[in-house]
Amino acid sequence: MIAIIGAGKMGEALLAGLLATGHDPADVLVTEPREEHAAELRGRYGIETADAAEAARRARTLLLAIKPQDMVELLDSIAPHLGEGRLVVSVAAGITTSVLEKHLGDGVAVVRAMPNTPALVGKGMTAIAAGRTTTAEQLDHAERLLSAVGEVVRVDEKHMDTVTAISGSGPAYFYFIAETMIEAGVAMGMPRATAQRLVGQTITGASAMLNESGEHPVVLREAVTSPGGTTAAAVRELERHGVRTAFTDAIEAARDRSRALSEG
Ligand SMILES: NC(=O)C1=CN([C@@H]2O[C@H](COP(=O)(O)OP(=O)(O)OC[C@H]3O[C@@H](n4cnc5c(N)ncnc54)[C@H](O)[C@@H]3O)[C@@H](O)[C@H]2O)C=CC1
Ligand SMILES: O=C(O)[C@@H]1CCC=N1
Repeated sequence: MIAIIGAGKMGEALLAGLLATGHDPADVLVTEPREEHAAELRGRYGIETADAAEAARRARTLLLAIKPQDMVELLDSIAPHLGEGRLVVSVAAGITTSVLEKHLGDGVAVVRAMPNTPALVGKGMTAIAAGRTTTAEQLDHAERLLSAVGEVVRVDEKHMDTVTAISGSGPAYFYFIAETMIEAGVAMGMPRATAQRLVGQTITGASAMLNESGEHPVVLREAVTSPGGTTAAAVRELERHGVRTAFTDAIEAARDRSRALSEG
């Protein structure tokens, strides 16, 4: 049995993704203190809900998807209920494997994971890092579980704050760009639905080119940039407004915030 503790935006994306890829709802237990939301989840997914202590007693694998600020209290509350051989996977930004291990005690294997919300549609990107006592089989198990909702990459834990800043928060950056492009189209008089379709499919197409061609993005951008044309005019404006620096600073700010969350 798998328990998902905290079925907010990320926990529910993982829950929906796991069920959509064949996990039996009877093998998934959810802990969600907002009773109204818990009732919705039971109705929508046919899963059972229980408190965290019960989830810790019954599930062999626990996926923790609560806010980093609430994590230590939760770890201390479930530690006495976890039996031998349990695997605890935390998706919380900034919470290190050593914090997880310190509060869960010996005999509990931990994995720090950083997924993203496209997990909801099976297109997630998750990075994982093992704790001190996690076996290769347990890391494989975590990888298999998260592979159900997208791609998984193993990283050295020292890169996890960067992962958080790039792929964890990353979908928000693309939504920000999408929103801006759609509004620009609407401001030019285009119907909103048409603008949204153009932008959505352009992101899908650009993403497929990046992933499938193996080319550096600069090469792909050059192919779009006709001499003396429209793209050159647009990119000159992006550079003039410092968009490149804004993105670099934004990603550094996310990385620093992830680090700060680990300091409590
Ligand atoms: N939203 C995202 O794109 C991503 C979020 N994360 C991580 O996932 C975690 C959750 O983030 P969100 O889903 O965005 O937040 P959220 O606020 O939507 O979800 C948190 C959920 O935990 C529940 N909760 C609070 N205390 C609890 C407790 N003691 N036991 C069980 N459930 C409890 C809340 O009722 C809520 O449903 C965070 O640690 C975040 O760093 C990681 C990757 C991406
Ligand atoms: O904003 C956050 O803190 C979480 C972690 C990565 C994406 N969402």
